[in-house]
Amino acid sequence: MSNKSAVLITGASTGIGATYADRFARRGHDLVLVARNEKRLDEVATRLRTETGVTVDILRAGLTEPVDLAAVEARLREDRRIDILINNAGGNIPGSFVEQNIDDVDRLVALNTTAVVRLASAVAPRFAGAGKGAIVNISSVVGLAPELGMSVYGATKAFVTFLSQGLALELGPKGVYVQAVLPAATRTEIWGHSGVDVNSLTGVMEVGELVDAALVGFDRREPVTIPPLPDAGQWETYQAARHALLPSVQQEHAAERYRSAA
Ligand SMILES: NC(=O)C1=CN([C@@H]2O[C@H](COP(=O)(O)OP(=O)(O)OC[C@H]3O[C@@H](n4cnc5c(N)ncnc54)[C@H](OP(=O)(O)O)[C@@H]3O)[C@@H](O)[C@H]2O)C=CC1
Ligand SMILES: CC(=O)[C@H](N)C(=O)O
Repeated sequence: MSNKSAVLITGASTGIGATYADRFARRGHDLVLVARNEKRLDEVATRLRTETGVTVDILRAGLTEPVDLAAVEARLREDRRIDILINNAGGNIPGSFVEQNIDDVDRLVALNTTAVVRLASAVAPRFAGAGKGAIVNISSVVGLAPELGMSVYGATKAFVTFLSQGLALELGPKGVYVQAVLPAATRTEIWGHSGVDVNSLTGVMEVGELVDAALVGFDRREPVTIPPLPDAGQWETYQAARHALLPSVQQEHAAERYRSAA
């Protein structure tokens, strides 16, 4: 087995994950590709082996299936070649909250949050012990916007962004880089799964451009990368407002505005 750096990418059979696989292969990294569709995984792996010469392993796994998820966790813990985790696999479901089937919601939450945190947990101790490694969590701008009406999906992405910022603070001093990537609408199959014709949308980014921009943020070791956002100052202002709020809420007594029943 080679001792080259390897990247484990979830959701690598298509879309953003398959594009990350292409880019990291062309950077010379070996790959471990994870998804449910083994045929598509094999097609991606075969193409990249041929085109780049890197070693590409595939690991078929449904990340909402505990046994499959545990197998991916074990690979992350045990394969010391893996020094980058791309926590990309994610989904969305159609409909409003009252229309959504709660079992579908449960699976969505499991994929977009539980799997993300469990896979990060599988590598964090090893990365921290080595004083190096990177965890890239694919969130979404939807996690900033309850107004978009995707309450459950957006909540899962708010979780991913918050988790990433927290892990960056915890693991950064130990030499581990954690990046949250927040795409906006990007041309992939997820829209079909969300009940939306992506061709009916405007302002849709091509997936190669999205991933290339996300990798610029990765190379800069940016904690939060928002490829479509032209002015980084808007994100910094948003963070500054959040930071300013925190001291105001550390109070012994309820705020005057809540003291009177009126
Ligand atoms: N496209 C967009 O507009 C945006 C996407 N994102 C996020 O980007 C990430 C990638 O999405 P995108 O590439 O667009 O979507 P796609 O639907 O194109 O790809 C999703 C990938 O995840 C895999 N996957 C889906 N469900 C499971 C599962 N249960 N277990 C294991 N793998 C699974 C799919 O493979 P398979 O079916 O073979 O399992 C596929 O490889 C997601 O986290 C998404 O939320 C964020 C913002 C915008
Ligand atoms: C809404 C979507 O499904 C898309 N993945 C997004 O995050 O914008």
